[in-house]
Amino acid sequence: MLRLQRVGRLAGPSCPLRRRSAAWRSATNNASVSEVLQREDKKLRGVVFPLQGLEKYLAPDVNTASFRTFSPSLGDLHRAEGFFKPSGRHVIDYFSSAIRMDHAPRLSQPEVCFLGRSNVGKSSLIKALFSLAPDVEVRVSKTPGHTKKMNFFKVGKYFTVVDMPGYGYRAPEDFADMVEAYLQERQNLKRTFLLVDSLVGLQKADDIAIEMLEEFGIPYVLVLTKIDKVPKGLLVKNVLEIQDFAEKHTQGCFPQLFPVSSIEYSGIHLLRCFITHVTGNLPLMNS
Ligand SMILES: Nc1nc2c(ncn2[C@@H]2O[C@H](COP(=O)(O)OP(=O)(O)OP(=O)(O)O)[C@@H](O)[C@H]2O)c(=O)[nH]1
Ligand SMILES: [Mg+2]
Repeated sequence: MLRLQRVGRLAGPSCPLRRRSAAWRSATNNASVSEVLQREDKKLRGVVFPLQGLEKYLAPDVNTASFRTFSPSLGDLHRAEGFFKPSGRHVIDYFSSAIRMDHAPRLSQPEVCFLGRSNVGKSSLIKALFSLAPDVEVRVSKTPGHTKKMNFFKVGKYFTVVDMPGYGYRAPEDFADMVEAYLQERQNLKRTFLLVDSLVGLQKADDIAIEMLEEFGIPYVLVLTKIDKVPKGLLVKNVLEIQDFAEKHTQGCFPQLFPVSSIEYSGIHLLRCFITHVTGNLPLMNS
């Protein structure tokens, strides 16, 4: 009965899938975390904790409590890094691709996926996360709509990372069927990372993605990409606007934003730690 209801809902002209489907189409380099933090330079600390690095640009009355919702210790960051370094039997590698949910590999380990507009920097971010495993091939392109399939990468026996095709400009025809089915049905999906370009902030297509994640009750995290390209004043403005939106209009969104640069590696160490934590592999220590 439930299945029939769902089929009916998906097939009807006013079903959310159809409506959305139309809208979808329309200096630090790769240093280890301790190397970065050992340097007392505040700018370098901002590379590991980019959100905290923005605090000095804010008026004193701005509440920055949510900037530290996830605030791991140096030891936590260190331990997380170990999961992203191949060693002995710990292999990090591309596993398989799928253009339909029923082609997705059956994997029981926890999974995280990266979603966002085409060209927002999903594949680049995964490549940066895997920079300690340079043999892993993650394809990046200047041309929007490059990633056409869901690409699964296994991080040993610990978790899987999924690179999704982008929505919006040059999205694959079957984007909605592929990705919405994945989000609804994937049992081992622990967290969805929704990437937003930090230069332009939330766009209409992102609102649709957020609406969908909220409707499906999927826990997600907003990641602001390409922060190396954005003047600090504009970045602060966009961070505060998006944070305000998330606080007032969302239920399933993690309260802290994750600004990143896949070129300068800002925010990458923190994101590795967050992924390791939300996949149940890293209980946090207090010091
Ligand atoms: N300056 C800068 N450029 C970036 C960053 N991340 C990605 N880019 C560039 O943005 C372009 C798109 O990057 P991709 O990682 O392929 O984007 P994508 O979201 O995977 O795109 P699709 O697969 O087409 O959906 C490439 O030219 C990247 O070099 C970043 O942090 N900083
Ligand atoms: Mg891509």
